[in-house]
Amino acid sequence: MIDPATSLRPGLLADVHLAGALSWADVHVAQKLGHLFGESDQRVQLGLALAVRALRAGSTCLELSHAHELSVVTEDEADALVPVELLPPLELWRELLAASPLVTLGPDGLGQRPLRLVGDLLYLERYWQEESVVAEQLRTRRASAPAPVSAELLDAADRELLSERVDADQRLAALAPALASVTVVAGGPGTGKTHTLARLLAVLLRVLPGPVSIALAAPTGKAAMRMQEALAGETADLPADLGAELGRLQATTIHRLLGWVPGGRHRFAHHAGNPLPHDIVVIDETSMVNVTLMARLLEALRPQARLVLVGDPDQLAPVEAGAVLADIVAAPVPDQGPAVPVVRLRRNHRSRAAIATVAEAVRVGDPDQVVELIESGLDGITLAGSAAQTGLRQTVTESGLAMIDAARAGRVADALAAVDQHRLLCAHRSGPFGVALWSRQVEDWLLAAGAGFDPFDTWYPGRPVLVTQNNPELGVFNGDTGVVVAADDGLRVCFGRGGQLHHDVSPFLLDSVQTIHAMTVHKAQGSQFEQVSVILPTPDSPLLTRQLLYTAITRAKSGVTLIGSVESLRHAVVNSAQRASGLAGRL
Ligand SMILES: Nc1ncnc2c1ncn2[C@@H]1O[C@H](COP(=O)(O)OP(=O)(O)OP(=O)(O)O)[C@@H](O)[C@H]1O
Repeated sequence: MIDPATSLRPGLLADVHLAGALSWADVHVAQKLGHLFGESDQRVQLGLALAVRALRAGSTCLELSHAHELSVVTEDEADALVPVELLPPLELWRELLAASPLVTLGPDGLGQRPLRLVGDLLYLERYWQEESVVAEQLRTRRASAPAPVSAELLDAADRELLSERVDADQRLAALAPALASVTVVAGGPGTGKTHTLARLLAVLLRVLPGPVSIALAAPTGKAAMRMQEALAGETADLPADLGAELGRLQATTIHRLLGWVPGGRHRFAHHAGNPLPHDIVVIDETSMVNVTLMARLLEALRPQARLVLVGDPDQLAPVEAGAVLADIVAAPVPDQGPAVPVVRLRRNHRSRAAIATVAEAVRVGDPDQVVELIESGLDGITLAGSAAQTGLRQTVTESGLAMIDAARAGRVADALAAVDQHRLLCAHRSGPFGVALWSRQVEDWLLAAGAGFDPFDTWYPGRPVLVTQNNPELGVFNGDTGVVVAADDGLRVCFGRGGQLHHDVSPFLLDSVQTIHAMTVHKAQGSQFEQVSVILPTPDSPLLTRQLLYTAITRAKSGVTLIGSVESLRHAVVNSAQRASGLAGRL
């Protein structure tokens, strides 16, 4: 017998599935829940299927009026858009959804149904609840000022700690958390977020009655490790007592901070009933935190705790649903009460000025300015129609050969320096603009230049690798890059920090690695290189977005070569990756 809940019956869902815009799993969930809740109208089931699909696109809800624009873009490819002619007329669709037993209508009440319709936004109930927690927590926290601090102490800390090597935005950011329960410090790479964080914490240590307990956390193990090291590196010009205290802090993942409990009623040991003990909680790389994890974090803070969210809202958003940091930054000023203080650090203290200027024009979405700046012949950033018109072959051959020579001779520091000298970045993994093809191309160029390695040999000196899985016991994390180097006792994979060897591992213990003659922009997020070359796909690629271009350009310290057409460049600047969420409007 055919199960009516799970077979793909002819009709609207089947048509949208066949158009390539719904996966079988989306359809299956919609049919199954439709059956359970007594909703047989496929137009309503389509809303449910598209809300499930929206989650995969990183949106916490489906915007009904934009349903035809919703595309699921992964690191690799994008699936088809819903053909407009298959969507029900908007007003009718809303009416059908509002009257459906699958749907709770409006923002109030505890939903017992799988969907909730609030204005134009259709949520899966669970994500409505998560977003509600985040919105309520942030509203409550921003309205409740923390215990007052002494104005004299704050003034003294300002003079002692913020009078040198601190720009005006950084000073504002460093003082804000003394007066607010939640503060956002937003800025692109090199704008001094960590530099400011060290001073911000130093100010708090001076003005709060001690002892003060501080938690540092980040969404991934790699980001936590970076945060701890970068913060320790920023303490040198602080007074010795503060430098020592900050240097002792350990960063951890948000999951570990909250105390992951497999299978328990609460997924985490810390929650509203058993809050975190800390006075100050700092989250780095907040742009990578999804709405569910943010909800758990906010619930687990003591009411008196100060929360500092640090990150770059313009980078690529988390893989899972929600772009909480971008939503907080985009939130309108509330009618009543204070807003969450958002301090944006604008001056890039690390990259060459030209790169920082173009990145800023990309960030604000001005294609004319981006093209004009690049065509004016700025030092450090160029656009070329094809790889042949650039020095790409020469650059990758020179840096690849330098890396192989150093690796064969066991010169670890030189090999590590060569790894971070230049990186070829692609939007796609496969296809003509993808990592697979370009990585092969680089290997061919290296072999033609006499590099003399066997491309079928997995481990050879000078092979640059990317770790794709966390392995804390070995001290390696998803996203770490290293290079294979010949040592007295065989090959070692060496990982550096700041150009120095940090640790090395036997290649035979690492089973999840990729060769990175080329890598995706997604994977490069969080890393910086001296020079980058970026393969821009054609304008019809859904991966070509402002966030991707911004992330790619800001990986470079001293040189960026964009390879693609002016049309691709313009398209990227204009095409902002939108995620549907009601959070900004609810803050
Ligand atoms: N006001 C300043 N004066 C002088 N140097 C500064 C200033 N602000 C930051 N720097 C330096 O600029 C560099 C980049 O700063 P920092 O690492 O804090 O940036 P970031 O925003 O955390 O970067 P990323 O996001 O890439 O980690 C550091 O070497 C830092 O010491």
